[in-house]
Amino acid sequence: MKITKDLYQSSLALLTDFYQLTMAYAYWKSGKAEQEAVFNLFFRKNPFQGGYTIAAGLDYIIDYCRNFRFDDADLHYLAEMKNADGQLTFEAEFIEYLRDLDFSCDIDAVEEGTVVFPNIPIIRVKGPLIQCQLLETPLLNIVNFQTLIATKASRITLAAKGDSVLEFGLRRAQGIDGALAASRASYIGGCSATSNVMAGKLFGIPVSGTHAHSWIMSFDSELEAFHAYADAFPDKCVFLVDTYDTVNGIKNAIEVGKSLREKGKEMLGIRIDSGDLAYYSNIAREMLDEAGFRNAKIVASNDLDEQIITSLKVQEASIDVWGVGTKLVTAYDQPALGAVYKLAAVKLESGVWEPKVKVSQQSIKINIPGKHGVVRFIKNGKALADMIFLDEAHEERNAYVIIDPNDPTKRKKINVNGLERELLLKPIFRAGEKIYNRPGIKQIRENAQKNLLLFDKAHKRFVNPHIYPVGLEENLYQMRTELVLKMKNYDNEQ
Ligand SMILES: Nc1ncnc2c1ncn2[C@@H]1O[C@H](COP(=O)(O)OP(=O)(O)OP(=O)(O)O)[C@@H](O)[C@H]1O
Ligand SMILES: O=P(O)(O)OC[C@H]1O[C@H](OP(=O)(O)OP(=O)(O)O)[C@H](O)[C@@H]1O
Ligand SMILES: O=C(O)c1cccnc1
Repeated sequence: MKITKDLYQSSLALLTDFYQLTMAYAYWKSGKAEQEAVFNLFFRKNPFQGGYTIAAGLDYIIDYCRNFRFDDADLHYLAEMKNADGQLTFEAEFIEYLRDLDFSCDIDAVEEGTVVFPNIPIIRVKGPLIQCQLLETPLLNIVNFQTLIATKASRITLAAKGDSVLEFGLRRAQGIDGALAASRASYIGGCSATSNVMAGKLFGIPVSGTHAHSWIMSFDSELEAFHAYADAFPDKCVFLVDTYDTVNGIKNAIEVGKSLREKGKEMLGIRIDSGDLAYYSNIAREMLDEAGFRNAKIVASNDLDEQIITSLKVQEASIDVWGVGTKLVTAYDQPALGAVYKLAAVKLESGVWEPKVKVSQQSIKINIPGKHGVVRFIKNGKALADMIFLDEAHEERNAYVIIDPNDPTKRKKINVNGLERELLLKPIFRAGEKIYNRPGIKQIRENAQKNLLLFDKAHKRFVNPHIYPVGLEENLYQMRTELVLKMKNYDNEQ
């Protein structure tokens, strides 16, 4: 198998949970396959106990949907599949139905790099029930991971307060595809470059790096190793100084930096990868400045994350560039986002959309029924609140009351006079045709940076962040409450 972005452009229809296929078969059998439906993809809690999330993964989803088909090998596999009793799982006629299945859904989605919050539909799929259903697992697989990593990268780069963050995660990432997707999402979230060369080639992300301890260890002395590296890369030297003794390593880097300077070249800096990073970076800064290398950068690495970077900033460590691997690409402290994909409405024969709700003992798990839109209200460059509304029944008003979906006592009145409004869901596919022009990865990263500026720093702090208001428009809230009561058969209960 070719390990490239082409992976998403070949047939991946079987990259799904078996139950999606059994449901697809049963929808077909019961004549419901072509009934129109709407599904929403959303998450219930910001990851990392944070106050915001950065959406990512749409670009992969576009490729997945455009290439959605069962190829001959897939169909052969399904045609031969047997139940425990030895009977074929699927009828031959159903296999032929799958052969002719042509992606024809409408998809609306929040653009990559957009700041999003719990309950907002970040992807809305409308189309034949069978197609919407078959998309559940792959859409979740793609969005859950990339959104999680883009958010982690955003937190880490916010902690670095404008310093460059290099993503070094490939060796510790969750497999090959995990590594590639993580490099992409890390860049969207704010990293400046990746060490992953294939990610650079596939996605157009800047590639960067220093050298490893093995380089030093392969020579008789550290000084010799630094000289040899300087000969190979006179304009790109970042010397790793902690292989034997960090202070001595800094001295050696300075010595080689001086000889480079005699040749009209300048070392870029040093890297420290162990020990007390505040202590050694401050010593390094003093030594470098004293030797006339004020522009030499100090790179730090070693199991960094947003908490350690924040602490090192408080300690006034002299670190200019942060190399972050394991804890970024594995989303170490929260390995999954937990986004879900729920049926929200079906179209009746009469043409009327019927909202659907899943009732749960836990109110946080009750979905928001209906076909929605999301509007973000913005005042003087600051986002005030997001409102989820019933797309079909929406009327423009001068003021709205939005209601927290999990707590009806939490409400906010929004007077729209003087406010900017942004509709967050953008049209991506119409009847299976892509109508969205994909921005390049650099544009997505820039959009994410700009989008973050809309939000108060209170929502971005790591400890007990201030909760950004996301609410249901009153009519939607009312409809949902009535539907839940109806489905619980409340009137009949004694
Ligand atoms: N001044 C500091 N304040 C807070 N955390 C730090 C500081 N200096 C280093 N760390 C972090 O402490 C953790 C462990 O560092 P430690 O000094 O134990 O590693 P090390 O044993 O020197 O490195 P290695 O095991 O890679 O050789 C790392 O996550 C590192 O980023
Ligand atoms: O610490 P991370 O955030 O994952 O960043 C990547 C790490 O990978 C390299 O270490 P290496 O593989 O040589 O292992 P070691 O430094 O832990 O011995 C590098 O020196 C970083 O320490
Ligand atoms: O280039 C580096 O310094 C690097 C790359 C991968 C992992 N650790 C460090």
